[in-house]
Amino acid sequence: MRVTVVGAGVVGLTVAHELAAAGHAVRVLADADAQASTSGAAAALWFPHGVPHTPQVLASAAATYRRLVDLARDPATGVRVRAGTVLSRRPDPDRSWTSAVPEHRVLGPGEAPAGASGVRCTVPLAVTGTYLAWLQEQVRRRGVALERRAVGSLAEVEGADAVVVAGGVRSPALLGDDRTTVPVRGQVARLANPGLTEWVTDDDNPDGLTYVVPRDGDVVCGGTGDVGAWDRSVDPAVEDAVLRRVRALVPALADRPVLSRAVGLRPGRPDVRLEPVEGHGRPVVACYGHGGAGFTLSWGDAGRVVRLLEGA
Ligand SMILES: Cc1cc2nc3c(=O)[nH]c(=O)nc-3n(C[C@H](O)[C@H](O)[C@H](O)COP(=O)(O)OP(=O)(O)OC[C@H]3O[C@@H](n4cnc5c(N)ncnc54)[C@H](O)[C@@H]3O)c2cc1C
Repeated sequence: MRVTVVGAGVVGLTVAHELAAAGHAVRVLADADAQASTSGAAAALWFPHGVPHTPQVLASAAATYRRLVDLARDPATGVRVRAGTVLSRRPDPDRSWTSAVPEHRVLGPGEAPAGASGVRCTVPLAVTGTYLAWLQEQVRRRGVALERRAVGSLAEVEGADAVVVAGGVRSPALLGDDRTTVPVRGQVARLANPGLTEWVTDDDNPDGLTYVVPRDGDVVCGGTGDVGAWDRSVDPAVEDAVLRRVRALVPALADRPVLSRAVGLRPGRPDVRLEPVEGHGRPVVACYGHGGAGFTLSWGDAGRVVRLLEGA
């Protein structure tokens, strides 16, 4: 099949990779590359954040976990496997995600901050600059054409037997049948790494969403999750608050300078949309709405897209 993928974020590129690997002739259309999209702003830690933990999501997360761990064997991919801690402040935390993680253990008394419980586990993460560039190169090597262009409507997409819509938060504008997708704005500051390797997430921190994800030379510090906010400019007051929270959680970050900053719009949705969409005159598959888990679900969902199209 000649398949056009709209979107060159982590989802679109991974879908293009798997379609090309399955022998299809693939083209990607996008008006921004991965690094300039939401994907470039991500902490890119494996964790199904901001999506319901349905059996399908957990299966995709597990498949992606395995693929990323495999990729981490080559450091040039930008994928690292690191230990860290998922903190929770709820009396009955959802730990269904641990089914996908071979190495994990619940923290004992006194191991978590006061008022929190936690799970220590080992998961993959992607150094986004390196990983997204690597992924783009792999896609090119498989013969995929990457074209920089805005797509105003699916009718404009010529020369394709099938289309995959992987446009993140802007996907509904192309499909016209979804009023449930909203931006969930996330702002991060990347601090010079004082030598940390362990990550920590504290989603229910009473002062606000807090996470610390050390990569190679820097540490991604977040975060925010502002539902309905489209503004992609960095807010200095938000950054100050984020830095206060992460420094309280990880004192080693106290005097580390900010190396860079980013804002991304997570594609928020009640559930990931991965399904055929009728009414466009040819097979169209929607693959978006990955919330805070686009990296976490990418390989598993890309495999599903291939199976859906081949069954169409
Ligand atoms: C601060 C932050 C932290 C995060 N941390 C994590 C994490 O730790 N782990 C994790 O798994 N996920 C994380 N995420 C979520 C993750 O970044 C997203 O789920 C993911 O990037 C979505 O990828 P995508 O490819 O669907 O969309 P995007 O990256 O937004 O890419 C969309 C693509 O579609 C193109 N496009 C859209 N509409 C059109 C059009 N009409 N014409 C042409 N091109 C179009 C854009 O140009 C772009 O190429 C985080 C997000 C943020 C903001």
